[in-house]
Amino acid sequence: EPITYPPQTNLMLPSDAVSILSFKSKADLHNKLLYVLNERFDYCQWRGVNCIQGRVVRFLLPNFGLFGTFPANSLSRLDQLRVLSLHNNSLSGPIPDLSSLYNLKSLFLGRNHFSGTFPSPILFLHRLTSLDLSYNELTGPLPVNLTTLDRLNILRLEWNRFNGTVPPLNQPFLLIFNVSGNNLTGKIPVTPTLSKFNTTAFSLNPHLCGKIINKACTTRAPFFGSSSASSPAVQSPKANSGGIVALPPPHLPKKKHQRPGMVLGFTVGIALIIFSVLLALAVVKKQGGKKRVESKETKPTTASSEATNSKTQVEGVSERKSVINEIQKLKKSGNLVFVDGEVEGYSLEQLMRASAELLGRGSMGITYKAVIDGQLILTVKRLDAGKTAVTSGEVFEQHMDAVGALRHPNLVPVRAYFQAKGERLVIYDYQPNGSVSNLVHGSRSTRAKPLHWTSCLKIAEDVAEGLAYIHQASRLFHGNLKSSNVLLGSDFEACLADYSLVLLADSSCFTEDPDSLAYKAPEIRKSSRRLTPKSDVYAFGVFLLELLTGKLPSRHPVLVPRDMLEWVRATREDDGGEYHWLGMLTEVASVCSLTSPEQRPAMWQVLKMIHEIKESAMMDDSASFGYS
Ligand SMILES: Nc1ncnc2c1ncn2[C@@H]1O[C@H](COP(=O)(O)OP(=O)(O)OP(=O)(O)O)[C@@H](O)[C@H]1O
Repeated sequence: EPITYPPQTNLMLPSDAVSILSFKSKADLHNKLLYVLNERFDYCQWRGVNCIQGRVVRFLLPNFGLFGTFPANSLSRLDQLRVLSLHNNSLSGPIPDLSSLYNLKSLFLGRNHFSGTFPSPILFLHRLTSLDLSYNELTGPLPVNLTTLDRLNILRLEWNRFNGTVPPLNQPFLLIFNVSGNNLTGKIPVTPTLSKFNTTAFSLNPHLCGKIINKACTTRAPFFGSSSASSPAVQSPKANSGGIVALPPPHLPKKKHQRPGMVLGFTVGIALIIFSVLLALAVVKKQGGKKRVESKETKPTTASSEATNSKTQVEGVSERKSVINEIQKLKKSGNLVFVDGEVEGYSLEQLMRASAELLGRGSMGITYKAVIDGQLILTVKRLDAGKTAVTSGEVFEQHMDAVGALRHPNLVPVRAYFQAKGERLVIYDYQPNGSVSNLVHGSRSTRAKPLHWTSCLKIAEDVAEGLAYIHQASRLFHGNLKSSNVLLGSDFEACLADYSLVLLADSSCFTEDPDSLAYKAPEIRKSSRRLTPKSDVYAFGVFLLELLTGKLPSRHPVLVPRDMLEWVRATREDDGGEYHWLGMLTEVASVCSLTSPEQRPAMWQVLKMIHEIKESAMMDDSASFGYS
């Protein structure tokens, strides 16, 4: 006979199973959880339950339609529990004492009907990194000793009925924080931690005031009520500028990227011409530890042989002519430089004989795919001479040496570079599976469907890994993160291309399309000279929203973070099981795209948040990882 809920008092049952069944007996009055125990350890297979060595470490029941109360002493014996999520159910009554769950790291109780005061026993859970009590009916003050939870990354208390003052929070790693939509009063303490957040984190608390929200605190005579009451809300435009900044409508001319299949016919030979000329120019000469190949001038050979009457071919011919003209200007002393530590896997002659195909034109120049001896495939980026003219030859060389020294599984490696008067080439590995832009937006004729959220998470993690590496391993940054610069490698891993190239260019020469512009942080819209790692973080936020919604960045609306999730959901056909995870990923995107660079997290912190989401998600039955 299977033992089913409600549990019989059975001393032979493992205590974790008893805990869960006793939770279910009060919290699942509509019997949504079909928990049956045939064998002793069956409970580890129950939906939402994850065990290590027979002990429950994760109990994840977001969006399960649970209706009832959270009974006291039900889950309190799950002392190995790391993550508890009851997010977005219909649980009511008080939150019980959970202080015995001393291993708990993440507690998600948001979007229920919990009432009563702040559950103070939580303050004993000193390992807690994420606490979400938002959208409940909790009342009373926030405990001052919330500060003792010093590992908190996420603290969400918005849309309850908390009153009293904001505690002087000082957790160094607090990245997501929100107390909006309560009834908090008085001056917000100006701690370094709280100063990182903008007005949206505190909004809709009519009696809050202070420097952080640009609202003066006025002292009133005591008989008028609370001494912490404040003057009417007068906020500076800056104070209202949290979240994504308004973007121009998409009416500017769009940069055209020609797709490989379309250009194959007329572009084979363009890069061949470059290389053929360079081959004739080249005389191999090694300098120091680097392999430098000197070139000398010769005439192009194959340029005129392919001319035909078709329009595309006419375009191809005129392009070839300009290529030839420019190449003829090359100085005889041009050098091909293999970046430090790079083993020469092919000879210059082989490279010069490579067949080539146009991949596209970007803001910095033209990109070709080159195939050496029908085997080795490389990507050659020919930089626009005018745009990089601001960078001297010496600076170009130093910069490319630094960029070429970066090596990471999520970066497309630079193998070599070349410069001679008026001509600069950068040689990368070729990435065979297209870009994330292709993956998300597909061909223009088909309506884009957003990726499965687990694919978004995987790509976001890869990109965050690559960016965090650049920021930590060097004093460089990407400067031009966008979905066409995130390429898919042979295992569909996401790899960053074009990193740190934009720093070589005169940004005033760029005529950027609305989508490229939308990735730019507000502080760098006018000048790329002010690029910082935080502008990469901003672009990452926009990129993450693009992944989640399948919408081009120029189409992202201006929203306060609170409304962002609703917009993200509206763009997707919600399968019901992804709400919780979408919410967490949208939070990351929101915090990255804050207007003020100081308020944005550093890339390593973003990566940490993504790892935590992944860690929780891996344990959730409903999450299957892979591309959809
Ligand atoms: N190493 C590579 N492997 C495969 N495809 C690549 C590689 N580098 C670039 N591409 C593809 O070539 C095309 C042109 O790239 P390019 O970098 O010139 O322009 P972009 O990325 O659209 O704009 P920007 O110059 O502003 O970065 C893009 O579709 C890009 O995805």
